[in-house]
Amino acid sequence: MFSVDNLSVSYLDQAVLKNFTLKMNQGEIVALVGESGSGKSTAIRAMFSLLSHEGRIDSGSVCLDGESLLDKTAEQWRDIRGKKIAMIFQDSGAMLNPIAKIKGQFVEYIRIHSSMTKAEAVAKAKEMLLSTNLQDPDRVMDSFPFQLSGGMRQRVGVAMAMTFNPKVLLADEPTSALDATTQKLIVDEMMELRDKHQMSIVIVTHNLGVAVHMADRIFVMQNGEVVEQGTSYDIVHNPQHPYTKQLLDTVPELEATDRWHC
Ligand SMILES: Nc1ncnc2c1ncn2[C@@H]1O[C@H](COP(=O)(O)OP(=O)(O)OP(=O)(O)O)[C@@H](O)[C@H]1O
Repeated sequence: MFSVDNLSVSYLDQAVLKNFTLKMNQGEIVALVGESGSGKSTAIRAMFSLLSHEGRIDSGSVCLDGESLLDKTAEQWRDIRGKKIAMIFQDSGAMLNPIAKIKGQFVEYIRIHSSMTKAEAVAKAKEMLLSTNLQDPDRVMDSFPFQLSGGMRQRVGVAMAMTFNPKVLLADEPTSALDATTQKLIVDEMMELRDKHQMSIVIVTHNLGVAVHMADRIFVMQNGEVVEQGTSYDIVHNPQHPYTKQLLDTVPELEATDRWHC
């Protein structure tokens, strides 16, 4: 269904992503881990056609259900984003308009992407906020972003991204700005949503514990290349590449390995 084939990207003629290939199954979670600057964000931004203007795709393809995405126009992408592929950023708060209440922003987002009436869009927004365990959706809707905690803003970002039940969710360090408890809540919510809707998720994370806990497969990246990939179990228990071993050494107690305990 979702596949990336030999994708190469450069910024200002410097190659930063080399022959990135990923074939996702429906309902699968893949985590991209690796050192800072290894090309993780570049990979998912290229999948979402959201590279900065210095960035250029040199070769490769990105396909969803057999349809090539790289040759879509900006207008065609407006139909694809949110509906077929959605993205969650490190700080969803930064993506929100600071001087508009959540209600206005969420309703506008829904109406741009659908033919819902205003009342239907308000109901949908509330339903989505509730689905990310935001207990008091009316209060959230009536708040400006700065009146919400970082975790609440991130949930608003997750709720918006999930509104149209996209087939693919791209998440760029969605929990790294959050405290450990809120990180866990967001991770659990993403996994719940995956279970409920069978969406495929590509998550970029610095946190190997989060990757192991969430992902079916882990891709380890270094210098723009995938140096190792495998099931989370194999990456933890049978790492092959020296860099993977080095990464694992930095996390001596991978608490998430209890995933395999009975
Ligand atoms: N807009 C840009 N212009 C020029 N170079 C860029 C730009 N964005 C990223 N790069 C470079 O591309 C390389 C890959 O960056 P990228 O953000 O994809 O790495 P990353 O693995 O996500 O890093 P991090 O974990 O720190 O977020 C880096 O060398 C970075 O400096």
